[in-house]
Amino acid sequence: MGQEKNVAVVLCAGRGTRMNSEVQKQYLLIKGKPVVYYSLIAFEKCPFIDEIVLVTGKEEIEYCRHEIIEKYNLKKVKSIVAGGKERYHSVFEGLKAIGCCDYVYIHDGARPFIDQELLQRACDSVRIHKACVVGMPVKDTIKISGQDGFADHTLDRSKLWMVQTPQVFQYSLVYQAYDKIMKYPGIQVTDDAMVVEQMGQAKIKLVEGSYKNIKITTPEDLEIAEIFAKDRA
Ligand SMILES: Nc1ccn([C@@H]2O[C@H](COP(=O)(O)OP(=O)(O)OP(=O)(O)O)[C@@H](O)[C@H]2O)c(=O)n1
Ligand SMILES: C[C@](O)(CO)[C@H](O)COP(=O)(O)O
Repeated sequence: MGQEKNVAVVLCAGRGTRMNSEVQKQYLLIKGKPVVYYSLIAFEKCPFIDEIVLVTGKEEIEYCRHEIIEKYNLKKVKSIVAGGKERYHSVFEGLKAIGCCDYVYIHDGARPFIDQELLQRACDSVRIHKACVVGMPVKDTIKISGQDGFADHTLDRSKLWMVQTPQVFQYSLVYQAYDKIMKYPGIQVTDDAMVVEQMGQAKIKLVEGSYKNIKITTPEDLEIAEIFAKDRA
């Protein structure tokens, strides 16, 4: 049996509309380093990740190459490719750039605080289940609103998870699911698990993530990020 090959696809091609900053949020600085640096260094240090594909905006490819990959000496980044209009378009560009591997770790560049223990849990799970996502049980009560702006009903919190990334899949499984979904332009999918749920042939295992694994989305997330980054190099 050949050696297992694992690739991380780090997504960095979003516009960051909700952050509303001059610089795209994935390049804003936390403790002096770009947000996406923290995701990349986590995969760089991870012993079972062999390569990284960075997906960014077409205009940011050279910036990423010189100001992030070369500057921080990130040896595992083998390709930098341009993303697409929606997150799932960017994911598909990343998957195509891989060519072939065993497992792919799809991760938001805007989630800087993954850790090695979380990656190990995802690795152990995907080897058994072929498809898994990290996440955490929700802490708040979640209500469905009616059309009139009043609460319609309350969901059973014991069954609710906040889903994070990385979302990890057997490469052939997720590639086929993405290839199929591309035939439905305009479809609404917000994570990779949804693509596999709708187009694939595997159940998605939920794996313990971390409450620190936040997505930098709105300005107040940056204040929290400065605190979480205190123990990061
Ligand atoms: N077309 C897109 C959209 C999103 N992403 C990436 O997917 C991750 C999660 O997306 P989100 O946080 O929603 O980022 P944006 O789409 O940039 O934010 P917004 O929805 O506020 O515009 C981010 O790392 C983002 O860069 C991407 O690579 N390509
Ligand atoms: C993939 C994701 O980060 C899981 O929580 C999330 O769904 C991305 O959604 P967004 O609308 O692109 O923020």
